[in-house]
Amino acid sequence: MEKSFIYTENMTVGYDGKALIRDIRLSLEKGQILTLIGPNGAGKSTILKSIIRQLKLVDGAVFLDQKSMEKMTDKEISRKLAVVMTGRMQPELMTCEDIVGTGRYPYTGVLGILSAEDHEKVRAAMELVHAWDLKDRDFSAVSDGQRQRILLARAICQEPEVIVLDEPTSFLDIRHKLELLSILKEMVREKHMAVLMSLHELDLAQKVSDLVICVHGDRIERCGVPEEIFTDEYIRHLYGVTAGSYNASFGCLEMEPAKGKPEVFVIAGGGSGIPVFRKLQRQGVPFAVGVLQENDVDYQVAKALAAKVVTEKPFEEISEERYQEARELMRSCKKVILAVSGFGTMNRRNEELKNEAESLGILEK
Ligand SMILES: Nc1ncnc2c1ncn2[C@@H]1O[C@H](COP(=O)(O)OP(=O)(O)OP(=O)(O)O)[C@@H](O)[C@H]1O
Repeated sequence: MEKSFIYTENMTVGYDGKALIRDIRLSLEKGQILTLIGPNGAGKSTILKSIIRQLKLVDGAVFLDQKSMEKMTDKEISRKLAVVMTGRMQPELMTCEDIVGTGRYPYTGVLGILSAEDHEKVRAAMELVHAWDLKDRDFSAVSDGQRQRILLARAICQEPEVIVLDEPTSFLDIRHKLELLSILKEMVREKHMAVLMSLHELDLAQKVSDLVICVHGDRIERCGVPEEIFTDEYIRHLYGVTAGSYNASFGCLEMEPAKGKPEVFVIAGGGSGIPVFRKLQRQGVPFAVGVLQENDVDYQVAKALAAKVVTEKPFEEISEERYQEARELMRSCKKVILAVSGFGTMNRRNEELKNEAESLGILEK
């Protein structure tokens, strides 16, 4: 049976012959992006470095295109596999264009002289990552984000079948993060390449990965599609989150709610509450929200930041019981903020809350 394009067999990795992560089973097809996630020091870089032979395996083997990598020459590997690792190269007196040009070495003669076609490929790769304007700059004097893009260009013009990247987005601004991931996705789809990388940005990992591997303790704790991995509970467990929370639906982090009895009651809905909740949280004001249907977008943030949320079932009109509960809570608050701008069938009873707050003189104007 044909095995995956790149896979490991009983791979154990570590330093000086001592095992750090054992029995790693990883397999990746062309046309897929596999992302390693896990807390600081979990061993993501160690796994990637072991795969690319920068570190000696403690045990097991890595196979690339059906061949054990141990038995392959560097040149053979570099025609199939390109690497973008952070802080690897400290070259002197090389321009950014020279660095990208080294990506063509697997295809040049021993002297490494680039042909006109090679130069064209260098230029195309640098243009793709919007770095052509850096071509004459000294590589050791560019910013971290610029360096990262140059190294990506080098990997692209290497024309590999698999590309391995260690935290490729860490130094990039939001525009370049999105561009890098779009380029990777395009290469995977159009050139049928495989991508193996580590990422700290869980929201990006969730959107871009076909498969996710979670490194935790001395093993791979979970492997699966993003829908299986990115749940509030599992991510909280994987990273040992105690202060604040992770919201898998939004792929975002939330700070801890302000402590204490609610002082402010917010009448929200349809996203109108989110900026109000964030502002109150920043100011350290404990607040309550009601009544929100559980499928309301505001509920996603309210459940993380509010001291109390009075909820109704999805798609249901607000019941008498929920209304009374919210009313009592509202009356115990010093102030009511009306975030929502209109009322309809589903939140009709929230309008009654607003009217009562107004008559009590606690509705913020
Ligand atoms: N050269 C080394 N010799 C011995 N131990 C090392 C070496 N480099 C890293 N380690 C240790 O190996 C463990 C895994 O480190 P690694 O860099 O692989 O983690 P990581 O998951 O990539 O972390 P981060 O998210 O912080 O980049 C850590 O405990 C680290 O201290």
